[in-house]
Formats: sequence, structure tokens, C-alpha cells
Amino acid sequence: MANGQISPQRAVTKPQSWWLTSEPRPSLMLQLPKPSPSAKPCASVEEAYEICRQVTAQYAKTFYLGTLLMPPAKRRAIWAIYLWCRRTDELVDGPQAATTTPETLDHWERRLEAIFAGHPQDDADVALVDTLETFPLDIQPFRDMIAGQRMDLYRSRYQTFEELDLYCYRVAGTVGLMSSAVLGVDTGNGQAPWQPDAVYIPQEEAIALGVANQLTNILRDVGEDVERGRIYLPLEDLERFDYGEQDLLNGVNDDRWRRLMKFEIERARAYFEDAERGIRALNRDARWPVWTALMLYKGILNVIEANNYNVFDRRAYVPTPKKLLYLPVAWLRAQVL
Ligand SMILES: CC(C)=CCC/C(C)=C/CC/C(C)=C/CC/C(C)=C/[C@@H]1[C@@H](COP(=O)(O)OP(=O)(O)O)[C@]1(C)CC/C=C(\C)CC/C=C(\C)CCC=C(C)C
Ligand SMILES: Nc1ncnc2c1ncn2[C@@H]1O[C@H](COP(=O)(O)OP(=O)(O)OP(=O)(O)O)[C@@H](O)[C@H]1O
Ligand SMILES: [Mn+2]
Repeated sequence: MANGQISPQRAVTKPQSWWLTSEPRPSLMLQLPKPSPSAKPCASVEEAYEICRQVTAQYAKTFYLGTLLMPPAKRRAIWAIYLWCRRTDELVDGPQAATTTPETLDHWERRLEAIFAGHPQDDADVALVDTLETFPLDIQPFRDMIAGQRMDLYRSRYQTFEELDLYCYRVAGTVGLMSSAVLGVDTGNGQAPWQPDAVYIPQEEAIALGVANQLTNILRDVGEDVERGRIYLPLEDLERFDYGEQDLLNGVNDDRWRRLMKFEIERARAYFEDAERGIRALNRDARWPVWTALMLYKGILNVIEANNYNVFDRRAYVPTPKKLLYLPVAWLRAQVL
């Protein structure tokens, strides 16, 4: 970056740029740009998309696999959106989270407005600006996501599911809305015979997939989150199953915990089912990737069950060979459902 050049391959494997740190926590290495003159964009559009691709490939194997099934223009747009979302999430979840304040998020929101006005603030933004010129993305879901990260700044407990649902919309339902603008709808999807030209926009279903993913993410990461002092499971649910906050802190895996987890897993599955109904309204070339991403993420719920609900000291994941087995099933669903 110092000499105005960027080598995306090196940038990811040998962290030297502003968006990577040298020794961060092992699972995540992204970091926000420091507001310095050297952060001014100098990458070409191609180079910027390559940065986005590498980050998505490295940090989101599930979603990356889905994007590989898309036409190239849509695929790279999703990578650009992924990088912006990941950087936003990193503000409150990454290594620099302790120094993030409401003002940091205000600043991030002003940067967002500049990007939407066509002014990239650093190399990665070059890709997002290009995506915004190509696809009809609205700024509101991006703003809503920042509002979701604000919640993480001042909240570590949710009393009711309604409160958690709002959080899930903001940090993940918004991703469904952003992605939909890229994926596009099938303009011949009119469902009412008396209105054959009406196009159905599956917004609720797109949000439902984001919420389903986020609920799954919350169930998978219960142990990790508790260690960081965070409880996303609604406290009203803990009470309903007579499972105390202290039990959660102690990682107690008993009948009460398993009944609570079964309840939460069924709730997440209901959101997945709502989302599934919207996929056929999407553009034909988007259905296979979305079915794949959906089935892979939903598969994590089965793994949690197979692990006997132990999310305290092991992480539930779908092994790669199994991920590949989902591909033909997802393809078939994309053709017939
Ligand atoms: C295949 C495809 C279209 C993927 C979209 C990829 C994308 C743009 C992802 C952005 C994800 C992101 C970084 C969001 C920031 C907030 C956050 C962390 C949300 C959680 C993701 C977790 O990912 P991961 O497992 O890597 O978590 P860790 O940080 O490692 O703990 C979320 C669970 C939310 C992801 C939400 C979606 C991908 C929304 C999907 C919805 C659609 C593609 C809409 C489809 C349309 C219809 C009609 C069904
Ligand atoms: N396919 C896999 N094979 C082996 N271990 C895996 C696999 N996927 C995830 N893991 C385990 O989960 C840990 C990190 O999960 P991570 O969130 O990076 O998963 P991921 O591959 O990015 O998938 P996702 O896109 O679902 O988040 C890894 O360090 C490893 O322990
Ligand atoms: Mn991940």
C-alpha cells in the first residue's frame, strides 16, 4: 500500500495492509482502516474485488461455496457486500472492539454515505462502489446493520424474543435484503392468475433467511459468547425452562438445557422454512446458490443435535465432504421447488 500498489494474494496471507493486523486472534484477522492519507484508494476495480473474494473465501466458507455457484457479476458483488458487513461486524466483535465507541459507528456511517455517493474511502470500497453502480442497492439495510452493531455496544442481554428478533433483523436480516438486490427476482414469478404481470418481491423471506442464520449462529456460539459476557438467548426463554444465567455461565448440559435448545432449534427451523418459500421467486440463476447456503447453515442445527446440544466446549460445523453432498440436493430443489 505504501508504494501505491496492492497485491491481494499477499495481502491476505501476509498481513501488511490496514485491513489486516499482524497477530490478532487466530480465527479473525480483519481490521478497520486507520483514517490516514495512505488509506486513500489506489486499487483497480479488479484488485478490489480480489481482496473481497479472498476475505470471503477465508472467513465464510459456507457462504463462499454458495457464491461460487452464481454468475460472476453477482458473485463478486456478494463478496463486496460480505467484506463491508464483515468490517462492520468487526467494529464491535473484532480485536479493536474495546476501542469502538458510538462515535466510531457514526464515522463508519458517514463513510457509508460517501461510498453511496460514489466516493470510495479505501481500496476495498472501490469494489462496493462498483457494485452499487451495477445493482439497485438501497442504503437503508446498511444503516440498519450499523444500528445492529450499536446494540452490541450497549447490550449484552435480551429479555424477550421480540428484542432479539430486532437485533437479528439488523445484523443479518439486512444481509438478506442487500443480497436480494444482487440476486434479483424472476420477473415471471407472478403468483396470482388474475394479475399475471405482478412480480412478487420475497423481502420477508430474504429477511427470514438472515434471521434463521443468525439464530443458528447464536446457538452454535453460545459458549464462545458467554465467555465474552454475552447472552443472546432471550432471558424469558431461560426462565421458561427453569435454566439460570449461572447455569449458562457454568456450561450445565442437563435436561433443562436440552429442552431449551430443542425449543430454540425449532424456532430457527421455522425461519428457515419461511425463507425456503421465497427462493422460487428469485431469479433462476440465484436459486441453487441460495438453497446451498441455506441447507449448509441449517445443517449446523443437525450437528448441534448430534453433539447432544453441547455448544459449550465444541463448535458445531458441517464437515467439508458433507458440504459437497448438499450440492446436488440443493440443485434438485432449485429445479423443482
Ligand atoms: C450465498 C449468499 C447469497 C451469501 C450472502 C453472504 C453475505 C453478504 C454475508 C454477510 C455476512 C456478514 C459478515 C454479516 C455481518 C453480521 C453477521 C456476523 C451475521 C452472521 C453471519 C455469520 O457468518 P459466520 O458463520 O461466518 O459467523 P462468524 O462471524 O464466523 O461467527 C450471519 C449468520 C448472517 C448471514 C446472513 C445471510 C447470509 C443472509 C442470507 C439471505 C439471503 C442470501 C437472501 C436470499 C433470498 C431469499 C428470498 C431467501
Ligand atoms: N470444514 C471444516 N473442517 C474442519 N473444521 C472446521 C470446518 N469448518 C469449521 N471448522 C471448525 O470451526 C472453526 C472455525 O469456524 P469458522 O467460523 O471459521 O467456520 P467457517 O469455515 O468460516 O464456516 P462458516 O462459514 O459456517 O462460518 C475452525 O477452526 C474449525 O475448528
Ligand atoms: Mn465463520
